[in-house]
Amino acid sequence: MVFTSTTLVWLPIGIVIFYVSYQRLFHPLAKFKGPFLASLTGYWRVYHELKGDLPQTIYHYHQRYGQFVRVAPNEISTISPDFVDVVLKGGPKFIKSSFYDGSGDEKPNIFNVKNEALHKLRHRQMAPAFSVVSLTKMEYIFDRHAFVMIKKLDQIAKSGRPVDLTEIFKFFAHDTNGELSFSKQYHLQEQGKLSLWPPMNVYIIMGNICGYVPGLFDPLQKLGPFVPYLRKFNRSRDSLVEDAMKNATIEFEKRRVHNVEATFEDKSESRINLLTSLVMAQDPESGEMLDLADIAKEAISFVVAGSHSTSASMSFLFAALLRYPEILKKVQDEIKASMSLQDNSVDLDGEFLPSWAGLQSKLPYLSAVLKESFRLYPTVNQPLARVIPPSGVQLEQTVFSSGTIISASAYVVGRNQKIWGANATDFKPDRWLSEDARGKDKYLLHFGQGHRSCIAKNQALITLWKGTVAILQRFKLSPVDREGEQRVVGEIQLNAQGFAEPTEPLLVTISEQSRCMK
Ligand code: HEM
Repeated sequence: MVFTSTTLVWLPIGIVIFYVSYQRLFHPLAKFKGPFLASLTGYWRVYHELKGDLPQTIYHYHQRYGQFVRVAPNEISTISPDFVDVVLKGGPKFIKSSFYDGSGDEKPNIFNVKNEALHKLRHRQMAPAFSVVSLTKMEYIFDRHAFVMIKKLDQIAKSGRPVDLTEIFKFFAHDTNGELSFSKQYHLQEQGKLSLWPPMNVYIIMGNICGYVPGLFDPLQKLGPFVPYLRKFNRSRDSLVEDAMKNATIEFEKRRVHNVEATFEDKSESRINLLTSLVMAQDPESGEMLDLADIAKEAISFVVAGSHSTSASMSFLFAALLRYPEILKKVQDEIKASMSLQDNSVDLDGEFLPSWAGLQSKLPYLSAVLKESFRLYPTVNQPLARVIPPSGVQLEQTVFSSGTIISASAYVVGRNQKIWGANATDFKPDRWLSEDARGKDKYLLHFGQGHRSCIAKNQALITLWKGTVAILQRFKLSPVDREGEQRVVGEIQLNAQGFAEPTEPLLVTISEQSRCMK
């Protein structure tokens, strides 16, 4: 067939007109409002991902259009409480959407696997390692790194120079999570160089972009060697894969091939950690174990999912404490009034660190502050996206048919006035101490909800709580600007590229205070 030049001009124009008309007028989701470009292409979200304002933008559209906003040709974002009750807590019939294929993994891990039977098996194999009982036995790892952080802050306090707390938390969280997941000592805290921090967020950003535009992963891989950003991503991935394979092989040989028993009591470096737990993980029903490739793959997902998310959560918490000095004072007073030496039973080289047992219940006000920080400044704002099953589903008064993707972001749900009241956007920890808060925990989506929620929530909380209390027990923090002058901290803004973190560094000077302890 020969195309005339007129056909060559009009054919693409015709296809575009047809596509736009279909998406805007005839698509089953055409009746839902949202940004025009989002109804046509996933690149709308890619643009906002790279700009770092996707959750804020989606929130803005929810304020304008209400409960449901079309954020992609086949996806509706919602702030409806029903989403939590019906979809996230609705069990395996709501499978994860194609967004989770963004990492391009041939073999999925527990986080991105869509096959619910395989997820169930992995969860049964791995959940025991993340139980409080098991993590408490690994408490020495959390303590070791909290201890190094305290010593480092001691030195900084003596020097009088300002420090950016976001960096301190990055090193602390990655040293802790890296040892737990990879059996590896990263020593980032001692070396104190941000350049040594593995660029895990690049991993998340790439996963998001390829999740928003299905099918983009392979072409981007081909461009990899020519685009600096993609080269950085490939380097980051390769070094994580290398570390994971190396350490998983050592652990595998030791525990499975040579049957070296892992004990919690062992005082050597080979004591039990998450990697050991993965090697030993067994389905309680069938006895099935993970193979070496699976172990390495899961360990990588722990590092990618765990280090930046934990440090950024800690940064947001401290950003809020510094922004509201009266809340910071109340937290430090609570620690002083409630914590005794016995509660700080971990003694490392004369330094007492808070032990995990009962820590949250001893400090209800700090618990409330942390929840409020999770609510307004969640670090994981990726769409919790699920596919509507063949039976369809009703949310509020609206029926969604099979195959539609429905999603929510923690940031947007955390600001829904229908759930949190007229002062939803105000930082008010006291709301968690009132009767009104009863039953509202489930609408906090920073760790997700339901059977696909964060398997390592306890691990993240132990890191966060221990680090936070150890710092607040010892130091007085004063926010300063880049010149070292005292300053008042302004509104907290999120940079939501990949996992969100505060846009501003958390510069403070620190001085020692008498130990906040009874
Ligand atoms: C404060 C820190 C953390 C936050 C805010 C966080 C947040 C989340 C969220 C929101 C999900 C659900 C995602 C979804 O439904 O799409 C999730 C799942 C997951 N997280 Fe975390 N996470 C944190 C720390 C960690 C750590 C430390 C690890 C590993 C060591 C980890 C490993 C995982 C895994 C494996 C899943 C998938 C669970 C499943 O599907 O069964 N996370 N996390």
